[in-house]
Amino acid sequence: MKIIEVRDYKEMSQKAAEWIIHQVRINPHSVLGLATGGTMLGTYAALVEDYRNHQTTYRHVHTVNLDEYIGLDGDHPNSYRYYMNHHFFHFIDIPSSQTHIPNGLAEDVEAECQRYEEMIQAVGGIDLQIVGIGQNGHIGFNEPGTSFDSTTHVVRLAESTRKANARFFSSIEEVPTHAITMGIATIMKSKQILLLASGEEKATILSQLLETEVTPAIPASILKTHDNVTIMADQKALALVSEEQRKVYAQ
Ligand SMILES: N[C@@H]1[C@@H](O)[C@H](O)[C@@H](COP(=O)(O)O)O[C@@H]1O
Repeated sequence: MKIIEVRDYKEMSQKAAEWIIHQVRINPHSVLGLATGGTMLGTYAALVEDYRNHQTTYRHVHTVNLDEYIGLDGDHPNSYRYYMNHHFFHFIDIPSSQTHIPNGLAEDVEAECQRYEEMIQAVGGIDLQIVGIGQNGHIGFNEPGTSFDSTTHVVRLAESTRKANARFFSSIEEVPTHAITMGIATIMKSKQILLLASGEEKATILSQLLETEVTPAIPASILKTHDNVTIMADQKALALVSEEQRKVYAQ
């Protein structure tokens, strides 16, 4: 695991976008694993800007998103399908049939999880997975305690996660209680993983992540066992990481 320290949110977003553009240019048929949340907004804005200026094509790319709330349809402004369409997909040339997000309205959610897992392998597996990190160490919606062997599955969201995400809804009651998420084993199969973190609200979890042994109590800690993971984080997010730890993870 390597750490790249950047100044601030803007620089993180720009550099993360460059990383994705590079991936798409070296392999126009890339499978990109994508994430949502506040962390990713600047990255998508930078990708849209690049598309306007340089027409980087996504015609042959497949995207697979980490997760989706159960009970929200794609037209609901808080669904992750809506988020992806309105921040990214609608502004680039990717065919919508190549943008994959779990169906939060599926009648049989277990079958939907299995379909999603099989689809990821059928499109060739994830070349580059972008992940954010929850303040409790979750990746995707894999909350603390999730098995490292988990594949795509239904989760009950931790109250702390619902609270953290309530800022996007008009009240916490409206935040869904369940979601479908890629599992930890699904994420770990990606060839390359880029974890983005920005701001002081991520400082505690980042220092815990770097200090801790690999433990299900901090789901993101499993990333330490993957051979191609980079954390790109800004100064505020890295503020509590010791000099010693920075040296361990220096590139
Ligand atoms: N399911 C998402 C995660 O994929 C995201 O990475 C994380 C951090 O969100 P934010 O970037 O808004 O801090 O929490 C959400 O609950």
